[in-house]
Order: sequence, then C-alpha cells, then structure tokens
Amino acid sequence: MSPERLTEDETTAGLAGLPHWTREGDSIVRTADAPDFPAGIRVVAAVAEAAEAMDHHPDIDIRWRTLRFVLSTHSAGGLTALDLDLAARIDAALATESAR
Ligand SMILES: C[C@H](O)[C@H](O)[C@H]1CNC2=NC(N)=NC(=O)C2=N1
Repeated sequence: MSPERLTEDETTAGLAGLPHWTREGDSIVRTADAPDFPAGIRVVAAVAEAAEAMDHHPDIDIRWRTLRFVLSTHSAGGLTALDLDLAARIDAALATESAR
C-alpha cells in the first residue's frame, strides 16, 4: 500500500519546513557539499540505513564530495509524506557531517 500524493498546498507547506530542498516537477532535490569524500560516503551510508528502515529510497548522485538527493514516491507518481520525512532524515545526516 502506498501513501497518498500530497496536494499542492501540502507540498508548499512541507517545503516551507525544508529550506534546503527545491521542487523539480514531481520530485524534491537537495545538493550539498560534505567536507570531503569519506564524509560524503558516511552521509550516504546513514541515508541508506534510514531509507531501508523506511522502505523508501532516494536517488543519489555522488561526485567527489558533492551529493545530490532526488526524492519522489514512484508508486504514487509524485510526492508523499514519505519524501518529506526522508528529506528531514537526509538533512540530519548531512548536519552530522557538517555538510553545506
Ligand atoms: C516494495 C517496496 O515497498 C517498493 O518497491 C518501495 C521501495 N522504495 C521506494 N522508494 C521510493 N522512493 N518510491 C517508491 O515507490 C518505493 N517503493
């Protein structure tokens, strides 16, 4: 069973609490620089653990210490509360490694 797609108003309200994230169509996106490559990989490992626990998985692009996360709920064809939850967990993982 997949969660419901967020309405436009719910999406706007959710993103107001996630200032590092931007809307790209049916996805939300954050790009961040970790201090160095190993720190970036630790962020990815922490995000992977959270994603597995949620059974909700981000698209991740790794280029040296620059990480790009793209979130969408494929089964719902757009954004759901799971994407907002995962975004907050990614923010926390990045903050732990002092990424910006
Ligand atoms: C069976 C399993 O619940 C699904 O394949 C999950 C896994 N992870 C997922 N992750 C994301 N981002 N969207 C999904 O629809 C999704 N579906």
